[in-house]
Amino acid sequence: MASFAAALMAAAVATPVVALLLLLRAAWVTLSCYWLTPMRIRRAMAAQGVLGPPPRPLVGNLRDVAALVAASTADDMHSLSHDIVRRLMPHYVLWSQSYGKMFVYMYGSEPRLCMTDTALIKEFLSSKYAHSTGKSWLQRQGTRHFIGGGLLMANGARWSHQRHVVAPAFMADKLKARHPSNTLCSSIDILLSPPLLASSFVNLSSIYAQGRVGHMVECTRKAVGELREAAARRRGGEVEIGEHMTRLTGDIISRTEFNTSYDTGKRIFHLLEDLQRLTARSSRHLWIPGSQYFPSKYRREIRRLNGELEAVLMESIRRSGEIADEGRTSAATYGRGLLAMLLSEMEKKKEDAGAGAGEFSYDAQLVIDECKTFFFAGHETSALLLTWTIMLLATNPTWQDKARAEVALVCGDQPPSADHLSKLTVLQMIIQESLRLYPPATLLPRMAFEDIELTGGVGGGGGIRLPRGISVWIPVLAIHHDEGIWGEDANEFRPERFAPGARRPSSTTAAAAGAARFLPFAAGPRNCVGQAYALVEAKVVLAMLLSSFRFAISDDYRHAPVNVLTLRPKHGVPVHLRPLRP
Ligand code: HEM
Repeated sequence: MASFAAALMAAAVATPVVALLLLLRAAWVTLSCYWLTPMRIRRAMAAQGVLGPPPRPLVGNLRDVAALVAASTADDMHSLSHDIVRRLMPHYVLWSQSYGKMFVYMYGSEPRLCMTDTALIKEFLSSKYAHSTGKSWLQRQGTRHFIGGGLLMANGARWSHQRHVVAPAFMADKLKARHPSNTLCSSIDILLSPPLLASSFVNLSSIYAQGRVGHMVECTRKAVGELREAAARRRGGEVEIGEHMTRLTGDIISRTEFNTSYDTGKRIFHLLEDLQRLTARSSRHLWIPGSQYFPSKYRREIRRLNGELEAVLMESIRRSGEIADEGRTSAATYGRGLLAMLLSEMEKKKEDAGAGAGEFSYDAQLVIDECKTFFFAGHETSALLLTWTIMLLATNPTWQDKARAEVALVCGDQPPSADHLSKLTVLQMIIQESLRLYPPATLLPRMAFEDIELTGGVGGGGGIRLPRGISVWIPVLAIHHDEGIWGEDANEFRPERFAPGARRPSSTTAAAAGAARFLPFAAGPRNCVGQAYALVEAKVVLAMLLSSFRFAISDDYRHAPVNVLTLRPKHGVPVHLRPLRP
């Protein structure tokens, strides 16, 4: 698309013949992107028996998806049921019934393949395809103002470099030392494969020195104080827990990774939220050729907000630089956390400049983009995990009591320490079940940048050839609620299914045993780099809340999950808090 604009501009100043040639080329590129390539991909899939709903020109099936979702989410749910796939993914339910579990639909002119075969998914997300798959142009355009070149939207060698720089901020050397012969990617693969998740948690928790856990405890202690005050002010001690969890996770990441004050963090989150909202509106027409160059009322506001956000981040970076200068020593004095690591990396680049530093190095803009990415990716998702888990505990008093008893046994009167975390197994089972029923990220998107041949599905389901340019969409929510995978009680809250050593219904075949069916943090080398951080944080916060309050769901709670980038409760989660000790 950039070439289309460049061609138009060049045509304006060139001779008539050159101008005509440039315009013809631009027209060809546009035709190829918006018509020929999508048709080639649809034909390739149809030849393998993978069909889908008929698309309309340009809009594809966008309007169908929008209309189905609008109808299914218009009202709240009548009961507190966890059977939410039909509500949130009505198009998936409809089309998988008509065309089978693998089907193709058109998001504008982008062909999207819905893939639910868990063995194929495992293969597709594996390190074998780490460089030949990634984020599509449409996704990167839609998020460029609040993510830019940050890790979440980077592709290929650039992604690999960035991942290797930031991953150590979330994994200890100790962890890597346990697998000396593995690359970083493969050690992540091993640790985060679902069957090993429970046992690997023991190792993951030990990677966080008391320092980080200590900060999480400090922030949670403050939040508990605020919750006590808020509950005391309201009859029945009712509070909307979601907004408190959003503040708390924002406070935690600001302090542990960015060395910023709570107020600076708050400013950053508000700006990011506004940017997200405006970008979502201005991206609604991205499927129209060249629409990113149309004048729009949102564009100026987006530029202003982005400028302000980058100035606040720059100020944090400058302050970290000053701290380092005062130390007058190595980059290690930048402080702690992710920002310090990024600044050290940038410093290294300067030092290496003479020695021919690598092609992909961090500069100030990339550091800013990475900060935006981590504020965005590491805040709301964690807040949602906590909010949904509290909703589940508030409606399941037996599990609430079990978890509280475990916290009392393991931690006594003390706040949780890094050593305690691995012993909180009931709490871990509850967190995993919450992530299964209400995964904050309900879809995993990946584009194939080259032809890919996947070899085989669960139960001899056969392989599939993915043509270059196809976007694969993995409906995590539907997989997590699939009765064929989890059993007839798939829509029920049953944390015991994650008990250490528990046998899963479909783990009878070897293929199913190794399949990717639990995907709250994705899988493979491109999984969530902050997974360990999120799980440690969730345990610390929940352990402290459980030992401070008993919670019950309010009669005002309206069960209405909605999907707005992430899976959230439309009207929040009001709960009654009863303090347990002064
Ligand atoms: C419960 C909390 C969280 C959930 C459910 C979650 C989920 C995910 C998922 C599903 C992905 C893959 C997205 C994709 O490829 O499209 C992802 C990637 C990512 N997450 Fe998380 N996340 C959580 C917390 C965090 C935290 C706390 C951080 C940072 C501190 C973080 C940082 C990231 C980053 C940077 C990526 C991109 C990784 C890459 O592409 O290499 N996340 N997360």
